[in-house]
Amino acid sequence: MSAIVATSTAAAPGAAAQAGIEPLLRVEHLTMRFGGLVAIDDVSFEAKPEQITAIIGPNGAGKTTVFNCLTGFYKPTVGRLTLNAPHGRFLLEQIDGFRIAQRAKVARTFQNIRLFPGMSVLENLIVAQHNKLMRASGFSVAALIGVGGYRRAERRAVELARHWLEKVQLIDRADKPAGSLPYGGQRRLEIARAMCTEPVILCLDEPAAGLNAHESHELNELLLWIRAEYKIGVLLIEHDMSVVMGISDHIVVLDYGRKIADGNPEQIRKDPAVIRAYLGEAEEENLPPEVAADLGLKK
Ligand SMILES: Nc1ncnc2c1ncn2[C@@H]1O[C@H](COP(=O)(O)OP(=O)(O)OP(=O)(O)O)[C@@H](O)[C@H]1O
Repeated sequence: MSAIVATSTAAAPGAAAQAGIEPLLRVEHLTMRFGGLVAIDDVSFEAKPEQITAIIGPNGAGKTTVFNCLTGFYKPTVGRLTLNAPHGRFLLEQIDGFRIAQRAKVARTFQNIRLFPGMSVLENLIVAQHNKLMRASGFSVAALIGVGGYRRAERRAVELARHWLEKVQLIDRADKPAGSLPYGGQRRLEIARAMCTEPVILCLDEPAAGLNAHESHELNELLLWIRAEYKIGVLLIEHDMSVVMGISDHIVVLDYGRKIADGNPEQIRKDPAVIRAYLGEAEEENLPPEVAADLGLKK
């Protein structure tokens, strides 16, 4: 990923520059109930454009449920989810779930990798551009007979896919089945697939899960580079504190479905409620060492 390193260090716009800027995403009073279970309880937060906003919290805190509400997998029980995209303002909770990716340009990856394992690496990125290609075909047989507009759209789709395969260092594996990639490669391919939809906000659900330290470092570089180069917002759910503390501009902490803290990494590190949430009733010794170190509890 060394090609990425050279351009990855550009900082996000500073706090002063960001002050007064309309948030890219505004979540207001989000509540999600499953029968008697309140998975998300009146959560509000904002994500600024060109920033990496992490959503962290212990297992079952409600992080993935927030993503599922934002991306249309769940219809929130209560709440307003406003996306102020360059191409318009969208109330996500009012859009049919299956239209959110295309209309509002919200892209996501999944905690459990969801690629098409039997399709080639390149084909996985072409499929991600299906909507664009269908529009170019005029929803007709144009795709079958390969008329001009469709041909051009198809060429552009392949170019974009190859561009992203180079960025995530998978271009040499373009023709191999996606399922044959090592785990880290599949994670990078998922990010490339999301980016092929040209999102305004990229939601990543535990992208570092299962990665070794070197791969996590490369992931950090990739995400910083995406933020700097494409000027999109990134929402990140992650348990790996080296990733969260290393690249986040802003962190929202959930516990039992409620927001317990909201601030920059320095503020979150010192927040007693966050430390308590991770410690629970247990002793400090029970905290995973990397979490303790990042929260400043242990050297
Ligand atoms: N479809 C569903 N039906 C019933 N309960 C659900 C559903 N989805 C999530 N939950 C519950 O909502 C709560 C929050 O789950 P969620 O997956 O959002 O947590 P999380 O913070 O992402 O956890 P983890 O870090 O373990 O992935 C959990 O108690 C979970 O069991």
